[in-house]
Amino acid sequence: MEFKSVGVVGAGVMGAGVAQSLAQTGHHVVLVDISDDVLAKAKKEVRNGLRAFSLFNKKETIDHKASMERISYTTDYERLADVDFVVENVTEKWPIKQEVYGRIDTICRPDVVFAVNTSAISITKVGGITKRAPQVVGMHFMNPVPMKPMVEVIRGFHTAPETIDTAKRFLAEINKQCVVVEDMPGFVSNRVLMLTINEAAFLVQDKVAAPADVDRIFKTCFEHRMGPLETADLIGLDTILYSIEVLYESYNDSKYRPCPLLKKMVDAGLHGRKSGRGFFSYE
Ligand SMILES: NC(=O)c1ccc[n+]([C@@H]2O[C@H](COP(=O)([O-])OP(=O)(O)OC[C@H]3O[C@@H](n4cnc5c(N)ncnc54)[C@H](O)[C@@H]3O)[C@@H](O)[C@H]2O)c1
Repeated sequence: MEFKSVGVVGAGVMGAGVAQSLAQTGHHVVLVDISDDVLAKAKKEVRNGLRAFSLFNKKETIDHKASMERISYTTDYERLADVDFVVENVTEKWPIKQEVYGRIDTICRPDVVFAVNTSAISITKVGGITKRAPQVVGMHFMNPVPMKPMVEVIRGFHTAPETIDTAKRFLAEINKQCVVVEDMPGFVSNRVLMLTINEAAFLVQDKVAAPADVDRIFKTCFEHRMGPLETADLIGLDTILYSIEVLYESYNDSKYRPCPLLKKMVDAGLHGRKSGRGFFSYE
């Protein structure tokens, strides 16, 4: 195993999933967040996630206890001084990402690669605020991370070919395939998906159809497993809104203007599954 100890920064929906995927494949994880409450919730998510993984993957044997013990939960960034690789999953807000990269760039060993898990933020922009732009690569994981076999890997302007190779070896160690794409905000998946979700929110706002009917059309007509609004609730409506805002600012194109209903729901605390309510209720 090449990556024995991995730093995972941000312990929300994605960070918990990345930490679980690493731990169940034998990696030691330092999971960092700013909030002890979030870390405690992440621990629960990992425990439930391991159960769910075993339920759906009966052929794979996972030692749940050993996997749980491989993750250290901490608010102390200094614990990242010895890790071999970092996956960053903090909130999709540039000032937050900016502050985090400033910290990890000084704490982590100079040889360590930083994988940016973002929905839409430019990898080139992230690389540009570090002293290691050739070692910064986009790694857009899918949600829920342990269940999804595919990752979008994004090559920033200065990302070195060796870093792309490192990213591929890292993903192979956690049993993920990848597609490598060039760096433009939203990459491939979210440039399409975020527009679809935003337009689906406009449909609800304009009272063209109820959320369940919007989703039913995608599921029954196009054989999608989930409709756009269920998908939005799974991702988190706050993350959707921030991603659309990043696309709007990045392209200066009005087609990415965020739907006012989406803004209103986020302001009201309806963040989707993680808050118990979004377009649908999970309580
Ligand atoms: N949710 C998805 O389906 C999805 C899919 C792919 C990529 N992403 C991207 O992954 C990233 C994380 O998304 P998420 O859904 O997990 O968001 P989230 O809101 O669930 O979690 C973000 C976490 O970052 C933490 N955080 C904030 N500031 C921090 C700091 N300075 N140091 C450490 N932790 C800090 C927060 O406390 C929170 O726990 C975002 O960039 C998002 O766009 C999300």
